[in-house]
Amino acid sequence: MSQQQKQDDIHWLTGQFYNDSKESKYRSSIETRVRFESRLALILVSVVFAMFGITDYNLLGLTREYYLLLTMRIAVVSLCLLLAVVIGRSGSYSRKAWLHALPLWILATGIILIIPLRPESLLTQITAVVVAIMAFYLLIPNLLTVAALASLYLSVGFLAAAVIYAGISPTDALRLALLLVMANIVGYCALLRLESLQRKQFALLHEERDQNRDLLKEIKHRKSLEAQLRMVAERDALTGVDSRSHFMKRAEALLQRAQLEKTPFCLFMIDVDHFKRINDTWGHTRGDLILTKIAEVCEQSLRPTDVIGRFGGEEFVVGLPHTSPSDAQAVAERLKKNVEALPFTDELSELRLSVTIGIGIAHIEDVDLDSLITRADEMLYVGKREGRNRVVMFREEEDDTSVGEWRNGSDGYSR
Ligand SMILES: Nc1nc2c(ncn2[C@@H]2O[C@H](COP(=O)(O)OP(=O)(O)OP(=O)(O)O)[C@@H](O)[C@H]2O)c(=O)[nH]1
Repeated sequence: MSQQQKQDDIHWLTGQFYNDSKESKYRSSIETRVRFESRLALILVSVVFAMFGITDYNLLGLTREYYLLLTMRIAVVSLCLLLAVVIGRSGSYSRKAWLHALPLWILATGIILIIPLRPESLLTQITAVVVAIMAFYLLIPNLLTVAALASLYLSVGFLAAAVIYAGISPTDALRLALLLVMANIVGYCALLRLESLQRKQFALLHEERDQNRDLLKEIKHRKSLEAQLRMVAERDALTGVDSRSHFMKRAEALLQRAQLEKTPFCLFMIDVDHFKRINDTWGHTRGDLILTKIAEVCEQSLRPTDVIGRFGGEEFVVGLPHTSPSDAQAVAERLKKNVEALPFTDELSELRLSVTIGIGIAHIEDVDLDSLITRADEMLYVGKREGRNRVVMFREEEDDTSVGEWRNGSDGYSR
């Protein structure tokens, strides 16, 4: 049996949860409803009990017994109404079961006291007692144990009063006892069933709530995992710029849009010069730091609409939508200068950093991203061959040969 099932087990005799904390949770959950229903039921019962004063008058007239009965009825009704107010304000099954029991014991005492004052009305009172027992179990909200004890007190007290004051024969006393036992059994079983069913419903509701909470937790966890996975797939772990595959996806979309809208699109291939030497001189850890700084500078030198990715090793790639060749040239020059100006301290203060940038420009519709990258890469290669630390641009519309025109950003060199 699971832990949850054990917690939800219900006592076969009291109809309450075996588990104390579950039971107190259940009682707290019904507290407001119990207060309201108890108040209403007590008002109703008080009105009915008071109305029997009319039959007292019819039977007794204005006799001493009548006044005694009237006083008793007024006392019982006043106490019940007072308790209805108190229970309505601060009644609680969990902490003040005695407060809920009190009206039942007062009513029971009132009903028992009728017999010594009106013994001849025993037959009518038997019906009233059976109705009262049912009301104790089913009308006035109470714990089964509380209702059972009060009903038992009423039954025994009434039987004793009937024997002592109404002088019924032993056979009639036995009949009456059987009737009262029957009424108690029926009331007890009905309330036991009701109590168990309500608690089972409560347990089911809570189980469902717990499952929903676990499900929500699981969804949150999965979403965070998904976000982490996406991050790993989309971001370069060292520099934080786009991974190569993610860059390709974004740049592809931007290029297609540019072709659709017939706007210019440029692409940079940026390569750190002599990076092997940097690694060899300052070590790979500092090499990594330098790559991170370069990525940061690149991002700062670009517009938010540009996309930047790490293409591999010490090579970065940038896609610039809505950028004319002259603007691209200016951006690349600025970026190159910003890298050169990167401030390094301590051991790295000797470091002279530079990058070579190859630019590919797409003006015509059928150029695809791979060809654009190849052309930018070719320009990068030209730049490296020509001495590094420069910007070299490829112009598509002037591409009559396989290489096309290229220019050195520093001296305006063209082929
Ligand atoms: N620290 C570090 N080094 C890397 C990383 N990825 C690649 N490299 C190194 O970058 C260096 C690239 O060297 P090369 O391709 O010979 O180029 P280079 O030395 O920059 O020379 P040029 O590009 O011709 O100017 C290699 O030594 C790689 O080991 C990285 O993530 N971190």
